Amino acid sequence: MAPQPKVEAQQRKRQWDALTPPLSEWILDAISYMGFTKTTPVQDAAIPLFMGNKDVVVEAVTGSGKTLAFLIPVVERLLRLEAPIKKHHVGAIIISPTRELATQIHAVLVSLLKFHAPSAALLKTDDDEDVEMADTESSPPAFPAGTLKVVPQLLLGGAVTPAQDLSAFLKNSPTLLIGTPGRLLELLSSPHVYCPQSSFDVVVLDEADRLLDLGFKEDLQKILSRLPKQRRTGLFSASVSEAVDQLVRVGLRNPVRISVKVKARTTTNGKDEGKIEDKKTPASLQMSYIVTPPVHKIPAIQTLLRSLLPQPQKTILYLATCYSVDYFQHVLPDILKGFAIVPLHGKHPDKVRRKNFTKFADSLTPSVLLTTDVAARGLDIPSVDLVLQLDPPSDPKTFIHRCGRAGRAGRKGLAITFLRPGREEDYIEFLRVRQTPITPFTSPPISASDNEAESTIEQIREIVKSDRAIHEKAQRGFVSWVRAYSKHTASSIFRVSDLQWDELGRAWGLLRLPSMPELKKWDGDRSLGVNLDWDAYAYKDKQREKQRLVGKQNEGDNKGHVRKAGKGKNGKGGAWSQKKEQRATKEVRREKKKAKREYDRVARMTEEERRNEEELGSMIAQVRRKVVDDEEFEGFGS
Ligand SMILES: Nc1ncnc2c1ncn2[C@@H]1O[C@H](COP(=O)(O)OP(=O)(O)OP(=O)(O)O)[C@@H](O)[C@H]1O
Repeated sequence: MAPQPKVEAQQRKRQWDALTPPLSEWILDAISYMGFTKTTPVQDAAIPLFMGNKDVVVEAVTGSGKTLAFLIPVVERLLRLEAPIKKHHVGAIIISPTRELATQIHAVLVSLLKFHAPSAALLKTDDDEDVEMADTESSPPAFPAGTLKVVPQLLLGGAVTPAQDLSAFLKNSPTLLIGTPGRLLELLSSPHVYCPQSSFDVVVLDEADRLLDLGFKEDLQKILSRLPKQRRTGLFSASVSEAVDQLVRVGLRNPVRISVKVKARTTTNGKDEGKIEDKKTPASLQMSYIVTPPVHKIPAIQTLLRSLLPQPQKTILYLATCYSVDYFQHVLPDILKGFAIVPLHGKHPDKVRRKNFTKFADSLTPSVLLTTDVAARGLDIPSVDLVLQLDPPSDPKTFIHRCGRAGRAGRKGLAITFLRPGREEDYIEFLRVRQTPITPFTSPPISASDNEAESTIEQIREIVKSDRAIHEKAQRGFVSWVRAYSKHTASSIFRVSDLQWDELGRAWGLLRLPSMPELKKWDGDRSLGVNLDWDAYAYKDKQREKQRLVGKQNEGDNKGHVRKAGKGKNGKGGAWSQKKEQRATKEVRREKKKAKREYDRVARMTEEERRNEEELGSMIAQVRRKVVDDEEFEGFGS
């Protein structure tokens, strides 16, 4: 491959009106209204190429403005077509891995389109909350026939049914679809939706490496197979290079690769080595770690939130699994007093998911979003100033995305990851070779004494003891966490065999360790030193507790009958109680099977990550490379 020209972005002025081909006046107005005086380096490099006839593979750090870097070219391309797109034909598609991200992209698009009169006439906004399409039949737009316009439709799982999506499509005839793979595929599978060569122009994969993971592979391939081969394709992510092996699958044609890196001084143990190296994370984001035993993690978070100045207003705390979130959402409100705890994970019903996301994004008081990797990518909540990772993510690719929820668009941010002493410290070097250096967190010094740790454990246990339902959530959360840990991609660093079960169980505030295969050969004390009258341990929910007591009573009766039957002289009584005993045995078996199914279900949750790794093939895409070094990245905000 011939050496590629190096574009020194910082030497350009990065003026919006200096881009070639020139942007439409209304786009310049929209951008000026948004207050963006300069392009970001990735916008400067990607917009001209994607507006021209190039497929692009774009890698740029989190929060660097990639959304506009693809939305502007897509919109400009659709408005420069030779003729308006026919009814029920689609011109462009933007695919996103999560509903929240798709919704966000749609919102940015709508804020752009408000400046394009023919497109804006078709948007109906209710106090800028839910944007729907205006009813074209009752209010026909006052533009001459043949006027080009962009008509978007958002397609998400959960909120509405596929039939409702189709009916909205048929009514409004959108030209640009934005959605998650499943819902997009549903719509594209309808015989009433057309993407022919004559009208289809461009497809964008946002968070492309995630979409290329095995979990989305099938849907993505089916979507792409419904699109014409002659089209423009753009792949965008902060970690797209991780998926380079898979690019061939997407059908890119002679793509240009744009890579925006940040230059940083190399430091070892906080000391400047005087060398400059490439970094895959924004300069405005401090990436740190704290090495501490599990029992000290929650107390350390307590101290951090109390002592950081200024006090963090919006914090995201990442946990490994949905079930861990379900548990800690009950524990943390009492431990992290003064912070609203907002849970969000992929197993929440859509309504809860949307409500909680909005609650966190709009919160005016200090709050902590307790979440999983569902909120790791793309979400742009500018006021997030702190990201905490109780454990590193199972998939190292996710690491920079989680951290990148803070320190966006040149704002200052802090991301802290907790590591256990010992082998987990190797993760620091593991990240460094992946151009993701992290430094020890030293100021303010965060250390919890053993006494503090003990008192936090006791505090958590008191909360758990207050409701048997919380204990069950704790057990399920713990099992799912162990499964996630065992599926870590960096398996030489994160080994289940290194885990100290009693210490971990106490760190979680468990009242006993759950039965699970990992503990079969462990001969420690499963009660974790807790003395509890398990028979009297009640559910807070009265109805549930009543059921439990009835169940217990029946159990007792059954035992009584069995005893009597054994002693009885009359054969009839024995048979009756035998039947009852058989029923009880069956019931126990059913319960056991149910528990096993639940265990397997939890185990399967992280299976996808493991398979993703196995999937990495050897196909190497031929990509031309264009590198934009961005030393001044920190200052791009207006
Ligand atoms: N030219 C610009 N000048 C200043 N701010 C900008 C500019 N373009 C975009 N922004 C702002 O930067 C923030 C981050 O943008 P965006 O969400 O597109 O980042 P991203 O690169 O897609 O990040 P991620 O990789 O995390 O998805 C947004 O709040 C956006 O409004």
